[in-house]
Amino acid sequence: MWDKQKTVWFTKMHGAGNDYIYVDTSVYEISDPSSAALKWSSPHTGIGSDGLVLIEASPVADADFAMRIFNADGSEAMMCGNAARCIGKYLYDKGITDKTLIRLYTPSGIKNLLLHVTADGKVDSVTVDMQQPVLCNTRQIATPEGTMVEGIVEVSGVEFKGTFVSMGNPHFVIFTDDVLHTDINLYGNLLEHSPLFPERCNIEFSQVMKDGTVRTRVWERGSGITMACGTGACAVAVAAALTGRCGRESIISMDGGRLKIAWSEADNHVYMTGPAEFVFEGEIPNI
Ligand SMILES: N[C@H](CCC[C@H](N)C(=O)O)C(=O)O
Repeated sequence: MWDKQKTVWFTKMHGAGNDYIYVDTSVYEISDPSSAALKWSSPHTGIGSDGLVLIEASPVADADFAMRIFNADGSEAMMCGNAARCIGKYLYDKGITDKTLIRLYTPSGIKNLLLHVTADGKVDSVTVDMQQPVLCNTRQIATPEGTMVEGIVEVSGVEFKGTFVSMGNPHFVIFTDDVLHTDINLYGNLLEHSPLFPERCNIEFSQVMKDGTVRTRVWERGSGITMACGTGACAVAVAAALTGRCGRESIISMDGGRLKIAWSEADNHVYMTGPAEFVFEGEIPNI
């Protein structure tokens, strides 16, 4: 009989290509999730992922479940939009809940997940209330209208003008005319570690395309280039609206897929809608 604490049953899922290892901690105890994320995220000596997500019992009565997210470098983040959608699918498709409106406790507050279920009883997409964006002055410069919504960050002698938006985790959104030829490996890494971002930062490089979609590539704090970032897509949509590049609803087109974002005028909340997919399940020695 296997000692279930010596091995861990995990589920690999992705949201628009942003892939994580999911573990239900009501069944499996992960004593050191930071080290587990670091070890298991490796594509060569581990499972391979953008990080580790723990699905937990909620510590408060006002929520149904809880999540924690650890980046591939082992650092813990405050929120993960793509993982929130995947957790909704995980809980419903596995029969752990029959709710189609789930309240998910996260380190950055409780988020409502609205599950979209197909005729065959499976979740194909989820809308997450990502709550309100938080803007912060980072060496802001005045825009023509006088509103202070963009700032300059310099790295290696190159200045990047962008908008800082927190969705519970920090993002710096840079609009460019040629996003597909921007050296994200170089500048994403340098910007993540700029002294202007004391907690480091997720960096998005975006370009508004002729069809109105916002083509975006992401350098994630603690994980590097990812195929998509849910909180990042929300930050891009807010920055695009604030700087007059888009309206309050936009499609953010990322390497791994598209996310639909709506920034409500009524409640100032940001709503993100997108896919969630199972990839595979397996067992790995606990650490
Ligand atoms: N991929 C996640 C964001 C992870 C953020 C993490 N890299 C951080 O340190 O904030 C998402 O879909 O929102």
